[in-house]
Amino acid sequence: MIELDHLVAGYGRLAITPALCGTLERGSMTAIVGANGCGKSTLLKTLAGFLLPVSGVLHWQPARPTIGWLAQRHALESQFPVTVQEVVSMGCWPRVSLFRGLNRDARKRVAQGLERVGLTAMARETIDTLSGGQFQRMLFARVWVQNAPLVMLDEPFTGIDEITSQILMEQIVDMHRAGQTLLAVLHDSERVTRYFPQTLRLGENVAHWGATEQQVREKCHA
Ligand SMILES: Nc1ncnc2c1ncn2[C@@H]1O[C@H](COP(=O)(O)OP(=O)(O)OP(=O)(O)O)[C@@H](O)[C@H]1O
Repeated sequence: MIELDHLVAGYGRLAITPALCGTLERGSMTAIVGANGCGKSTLLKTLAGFLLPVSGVLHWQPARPTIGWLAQRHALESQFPVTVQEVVSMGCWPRVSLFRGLNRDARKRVAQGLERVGLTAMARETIDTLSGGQFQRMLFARVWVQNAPLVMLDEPFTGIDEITSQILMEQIVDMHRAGQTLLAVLHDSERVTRYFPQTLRLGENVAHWGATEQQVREKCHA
């Protein structure tokens, strides 16, 4: 799906990551891990197209698909006067007409998305009433409704309790099972080992990219 050809992510001319070579296969599920400040989010934003590469090239095969993006909580204005259902419905854009509104299938998918994350009862609440965990559930429902071929998640479990994290992890696994390609920045190594078949570990001057199992073995022997 994406081939990285000596890709260096950073800001302007400032390189943050080492040069990365490799392929993100269609249908894969990859965790990006590494120490604080090593450039995980910077790399994700570069792959999503929010930042230009410092050097190197990204090749999309066949073409850049729609990307489902789950930003950290602060990126969405939680005082904005919209309801939970309206935010989740945004996952249907641009497939439905803004003027005609949601058709029956789209409304059904929005309802399913809300149910998956346990927010059905809160559908008509405005988002300023949500707790941090409920807010994150809502963003997951939106990404699930969107059903994009490629989904990128930046630290989706930060500040989220274990029960909610597990519910959200199940949504990620289901999206992977449905054939979507998943790429997530994560800190929890247990979750990475348990659920993510592929890992991209960023170090200061070098990156290791491959089967998670292999990387855990190599780390243990280091
Ligand atoms: N707009 C920017 N301009 C210049 N440098 C930046 C900018 N944003 C972030 N950085 C720097 O880039 C480096 C990598 O930041 P990034 O957020 O990608 O790291 P991270 O691995 O995701 O960290 P964490 O695990 O703490 O979330 C940091 O040193 C950070 O200070």
